[in-house]
Amino acid sequence: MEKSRPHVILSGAISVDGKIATKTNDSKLSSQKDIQRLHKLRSSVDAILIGKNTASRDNPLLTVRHVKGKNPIRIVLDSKGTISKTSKILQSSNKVPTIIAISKKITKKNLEKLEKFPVEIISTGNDSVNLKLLLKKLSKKKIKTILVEGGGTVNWEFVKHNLFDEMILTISPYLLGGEDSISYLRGTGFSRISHSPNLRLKSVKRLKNHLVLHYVKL
Ligand SMILES: NC(=O)C1=CN([C@@H]2O[C@H](COP(=O)(O)OP(=O)(O)OC[C@H]3O[C@@H](n4cnc5c(N)ncnc54)[C@H](O)[C@@H]3O)[C@@H](O)[C@H]2O)C=CC1
Ligand SMILES: Nc1nc(O)c(N)c(N[C@@H]2O[C@H](COP(=O)(O)O)[C@@H](O)[C@H]2O)n1
Repeated sequence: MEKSRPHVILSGAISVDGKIATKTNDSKLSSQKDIQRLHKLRSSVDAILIGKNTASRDNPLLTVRHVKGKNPIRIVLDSKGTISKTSKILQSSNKVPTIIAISKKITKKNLEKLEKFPVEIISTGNDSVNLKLLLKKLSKKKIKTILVEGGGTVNWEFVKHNLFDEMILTISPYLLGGEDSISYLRGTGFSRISHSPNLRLKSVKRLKNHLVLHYVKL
């Protein structure tokens, strides 16, 4: 029987105080060795998923470059279809398979913009993208594993809706502080510790002063 959703791995790098970016959007926390590890992980999954803010602020490529391996499908959650036509993701969509996940909130103009690129557009949800429905649709497309690479809003939505299976988190040796810097999990947060998912620490890898923690959700 087909699984109702793909296997979801949350991935990211945080400072020791749990931030993924400064208030000015500096997010390069991982070391070169850690980036190599990440790219190996990327090459082992069917798809990488990010949120619209990460797409616009980091302007990532989301490919496998630092090791040999295949590029996964890229998925951007972009309810209103506001991703820039000059973004690396859209500009490289003729080379790397790309899905833009939109909702009914998209404007005609933005839909027409997206349709000019060789991307697949999947619509779910009235307001923001309906993650459960999106995952179900991705499962039907034989996408079995997804690496969620943030940012904080997207990470929170996957945790809040209990839509993940594993989490691989790098703790980088920095202290960023600040109310306005970006936490690994944004959103409303849980009001009780007992509401948190329970995690089993599967492994810890030390890369000089960086720690890579691998958790499995119980
Ligand atoms: N250090 C790290 O590992 C990473 C750091 N970052 C940083 O995170 C920051 C961006 O994080 P955020 O501002 O929180 O934005 P985000 O990247 O999580 O994107 C959130 C946006 O995605 C769209 N979206 C549509 N449907 C959604 C749904 N169902 N759930 C959630 N989002 C949905 C919405 O427009 C929403 O505002 C950037 O500064 C980036 O540099 C991002 C990834 C990794
Ligand atoms: N694991 C990890 N460590 C960091 O330090 C990061 N800043 C990120 N960010 C994620 O990687 C994307 C950049 O990908 P490309 O190098 O452009 O392929 C970025 O957008 C985040 O999703 N991850």
